[in-house]
Amino acid sequence: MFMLRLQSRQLQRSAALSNRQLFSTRTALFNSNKPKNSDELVPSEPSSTAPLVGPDAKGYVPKLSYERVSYEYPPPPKKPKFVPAESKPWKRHIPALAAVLGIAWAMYAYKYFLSGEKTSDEKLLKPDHFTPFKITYKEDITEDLQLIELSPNYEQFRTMLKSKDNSLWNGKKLWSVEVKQPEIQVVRRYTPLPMYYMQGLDGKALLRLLGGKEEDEGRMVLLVKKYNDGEVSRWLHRMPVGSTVELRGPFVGHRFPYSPIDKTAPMRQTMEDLPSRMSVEPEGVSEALNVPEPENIVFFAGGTGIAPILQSLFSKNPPRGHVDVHYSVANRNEIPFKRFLLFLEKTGRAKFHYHIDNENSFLTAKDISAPGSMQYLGYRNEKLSKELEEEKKLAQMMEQIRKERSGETVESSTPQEVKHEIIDFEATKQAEAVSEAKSSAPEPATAKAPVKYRSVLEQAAAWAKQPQRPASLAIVCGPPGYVDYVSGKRDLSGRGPVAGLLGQKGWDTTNVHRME
Ligand SMILES: Cc1cc2nc3c(=O)[nH]c(=O)nc-3n(C[C@H](O)[C@H](O)[C@H](O)COP(=O)(O)OP(=O)(O)OC[C@H]3O[C@@H](n4cnc5c(N)ncnc54)[C@H](O)[C@@H]3O)c2cc1C
Repeated sequence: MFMLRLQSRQLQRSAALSNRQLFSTRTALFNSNKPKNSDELVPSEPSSTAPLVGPDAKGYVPKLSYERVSYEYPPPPKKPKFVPAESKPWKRHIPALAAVLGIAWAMYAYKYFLSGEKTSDEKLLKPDHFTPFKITYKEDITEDLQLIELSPNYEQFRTMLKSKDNSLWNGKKLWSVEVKQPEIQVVRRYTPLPMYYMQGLDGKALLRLLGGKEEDEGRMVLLVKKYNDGEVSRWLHRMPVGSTVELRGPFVGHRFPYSPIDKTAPMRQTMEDLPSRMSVEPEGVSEALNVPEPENIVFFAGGTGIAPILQSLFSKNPPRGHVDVHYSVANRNEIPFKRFLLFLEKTGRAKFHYHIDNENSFLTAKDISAPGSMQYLGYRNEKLSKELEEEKKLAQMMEQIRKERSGETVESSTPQEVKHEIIDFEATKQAEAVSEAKSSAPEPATAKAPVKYRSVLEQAAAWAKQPQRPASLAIVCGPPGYVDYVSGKRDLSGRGPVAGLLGQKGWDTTNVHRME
């Protein structure tokens, strides 16, 4: 009890002491702002505590919000999000894609480097694109007739040689090129010949046949007749050696019909510059191989119209059958390539019949024989098939009109049905011929007749004495008037019934081909 009273008295005493201390601190604070004497300057600005204790002092008013200044460290940079590999599924196809690309590359490389198949850039000529050639030689045959040698540039020549089968020349088709006249932007067709010029021993230029030597490939010769009002022929005649001429092609004007002998027998030897370079030809090949004889051909040429048949006779794979050429010219000076025409005759490749206007030896009906029958009917002759189709359609239309007029019920087949019938007819003919050829065709094409002659000249002389089968194909080529005279006017499609000299002798659209 006594202890409790003592503690309370001590507490009262310490409370009184702290009140007195607080009062003296306050008084000291108030007094510290007062000047110590009257001479002392009083600071003009109010003291920091004055507004707190002055008469106008406002109480503490807490702000509703305040900005807290923080000195914390910024957060660490964000880590890239982890993406598992499986989330890009296309990546899984990369190996397969690489394999496909690898195979494609291997196929291209094989085609380009090993198989020797031509890409379009390796071809010397393109039908849709003009290729520049240089005029490397010119020879005047007459004032109006010129031979023009054209040569490809070095790059063209090199790319062409990359391909195994670099030759344009194939005797089974007759083709031409388009020459551009750049000043007036017009084109005209000309028939290239597989020939070139070389320097002879006497220093003079010597015309030769392309003999398969690589360095001569790509060269060609044009036989160009100048017409006084002709745009392109006059331009070609005045272009000097060294100038550039642009060509495109080849454009095939005629394809000789397929014959089984072309498949089974070795290719016929190409014509050479000198008959002594040619070897005796095997005889009796068709009988030995048991295939139909090759077709014999008769060719009618007026002026420069001689070029297509010469192209074929001078090319690789020339026609195998006997070739008769009826050649009409204004006078003897206009006959080009006389030496070569003589070689063709001497080697039995062709027989020339000249018809010279100023010697009054015109071509007449008595120079022409009736057509012989085709040796092989199964060939794919698009022209024949088209003509048959048109004839049959016409016959059906006539029949339909006749029935309509006479009041009969009309049962006509649709054009498609007509077409099918014709195709079937053609297919049957082909199938028959193919099976016939197959059943009789021997295994290898090694037929060789015993050699009876010492030279090709001796052999050709013997052939000339033998009677020939009449020709089963006629080709006409020359100026429009000449073509009309020999074979009748062509219609707008370039066909039309065969008339003229050939028509008189029984030739028709199935065995006559007319070229411009
Ligand atoms: C597939 C084919 C191959 C050809 N091959 C050759 C060839 O190897 N060599 C060759 O010289 N020509 C050839 N020609 C003809 C040649 O294409 C031109 O028609 C000929 O050179 C005339 O052309 P141009 O521009 O000089 O005359 P254009 O300006 O076409 O004609 C002007 C005038 O020339 C005369 N003329 C034109 N052409 C003949 C003609 N054929 N016969 C008679 N008068 C004519 C006419 O009076 C005509 O009005 C071929 C034609 C074709 C369709």
